[in-house]
Amino acid sequence: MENLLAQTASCPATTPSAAGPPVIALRDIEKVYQTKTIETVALNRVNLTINKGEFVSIMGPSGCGKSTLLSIIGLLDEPTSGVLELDGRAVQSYSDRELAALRNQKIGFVFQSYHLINDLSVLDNVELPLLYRPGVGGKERRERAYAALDKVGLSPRTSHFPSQLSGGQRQRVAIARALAGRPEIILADEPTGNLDSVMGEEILDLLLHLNRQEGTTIVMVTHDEQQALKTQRLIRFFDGSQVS
Ligand SMILES: Nc1ncnc2c1ncn2[C@@H]1O[C@H](COP(=O)(O)OP(=O)(O)OP(=O)(O)O)[C@@H](O)[C@H]1O
Repeated sequence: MENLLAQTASCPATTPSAAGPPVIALRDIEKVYQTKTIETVALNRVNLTINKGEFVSIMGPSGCGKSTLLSIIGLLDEPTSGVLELDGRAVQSYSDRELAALRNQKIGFVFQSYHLINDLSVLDNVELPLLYRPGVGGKERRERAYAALDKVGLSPRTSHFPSQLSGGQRQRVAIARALAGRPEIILADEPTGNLDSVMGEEILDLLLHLNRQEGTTIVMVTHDEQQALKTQRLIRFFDGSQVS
């Protein structure tokens, strides 16, 4: 298994064109949160298509709907109206069982605060989501976890606990956890937000390699314009709408 980090120096400066078919399409997506006192339009008729193999950044001020967008694409939340299509098929037409499979198998999440379990070793953290994957036995689970940790350069640290790792290493564990599921799409919500600039660069390089070498489609929310400019497409949001 290739270590993606080890290849940083030979990484081409340009990204290939994203010629793949649409893998994510939002059509007139609206999300309204209603509480007792206030109605918030978090997403206001968003239309957006992301092709297979693209690396897209989402930027915009706090509260403009970025995390809501990722939650809807990742099937963690439902839009109030509009249609989300994955692989050209409206998710409303999937059965609950199919949706659960999509959520578990097609999509990997990476969060700003890593979401690791402190009482579990690095290896066990990476294996954990595979426990719920039908057809993946203990041996395959372990092999996939080792392979994913190797990819992110953490093979020597499989028996460490999260508290024994730096922030950048913790985020690499979180990325390995997503990779072990072999997702076609990675949704990353400010993956470098808790990291200093050096570690942030390292994590972005890892995601760039993953996109270029394995063709993983990546949607990344970020507040860092320099990082966003290194991805293939930068989409800006303001007040629940796409502005560019
Ligand atoms: N569960 C909820 N209930 C009510 N309002 C919500 C809920 N989740 C989000 N909102 C509101 O929806 C809007 C969009 O929130 P969202 O978290 O998507 O923004 P964001 O762009 O990701 O912000 P940030 O950059 O600060 O993380 C905000 O006004 C927020 O207060």
